[in-house]
Amino acid sequence: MLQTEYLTFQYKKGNQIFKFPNITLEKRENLLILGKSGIGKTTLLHLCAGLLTPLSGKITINKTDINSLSNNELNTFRGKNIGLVFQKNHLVQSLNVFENLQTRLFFSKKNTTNKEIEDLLKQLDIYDLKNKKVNKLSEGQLQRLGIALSIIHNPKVILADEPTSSLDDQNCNTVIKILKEQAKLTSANLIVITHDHRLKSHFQNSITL
Ligand SMILES: Nc1ncnc2c1ncn2[C@@H]1O[C@H](COP(=O)(O)OP(=O)(O)OP(=O)(O)O)[C@@H](O)[C@H]1O
Repeated sequence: MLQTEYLTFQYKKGNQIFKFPNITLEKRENLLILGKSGIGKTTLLHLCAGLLTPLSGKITINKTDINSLSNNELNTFRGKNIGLVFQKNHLVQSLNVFENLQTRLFFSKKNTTNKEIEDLLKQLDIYDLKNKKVNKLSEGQLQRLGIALSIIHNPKVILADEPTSSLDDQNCNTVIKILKEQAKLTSANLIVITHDHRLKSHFQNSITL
C-alpha cells in the first residue's frame, strides 16, 4: 500500500515549489499519472522512490514513513520494496541478459534462485535471449529486460517513468500488459508516469498533474 499526503518539493537550485495531489493506493491498485512536460511527474516518482526528500508532507509505503528512515535504512528499504522502471536502463554491456539479472540481485541482497530468474525471463518472453550480450538486443527486448531488472526482487511498489514513449503501438501494449501482469502476480502497486495518452485506456485510475 502506498500513500502520499500533502507533498511539496523544491529543488535546491530551483525557485519553483511543487505541490502534489494526495495519492492513496490500496494493495494491488494501479495508477497512471499524466501531465505535460516539466510539470513534475518524474519529481513525484522520485519522491515516492525516496530518491528525493520532500519539503513537507509524508510518503508511506507498507506502513513505513520512508522519510523517517536513515539513508542506510532507506537504501535497504528501496532495494527490497521498490522497483524503478526507466525508459532507458543501466545495463552492464559486457554481460549477457542472465548475468545482468544476477548482478542486480547481488546488489539487492535477495536470495533469488536461477530458476526464478529463468521463470521471469519466460514470462517476459525473453528466455531465448538469456545468453545474449545486452548490446545485441533490440529496443523492445531491452525494454523487457529493463522490466525484468526492475521487478526481479518482487518489489511491493513498481514505479515506471515513461516506459512506453519510445515504443510503437504493439510494443507499448505489450509493455503495459507485462507491467500490469507482474504487479498483479506479486500484489504490488504499479504507478506509471507518462505524457503518452495511449496508456489512458489501460488504467482505471488516473490523475493529471
Ligand atoms: N535537479 C534539478 N534541479 C533543478 N530543477 C530541476 C531538476 N530536475 C528537474 N528540474 C525541473 O523541475 C521541473 C519538473 O521536472 P520533472 O522532470 O519532474 O518534469 P516531468 O513532468 O517529468 O517532465 P518530462 O515529461 O519532460 O520528463 C522541470 O522544470 C525541470 O527543469
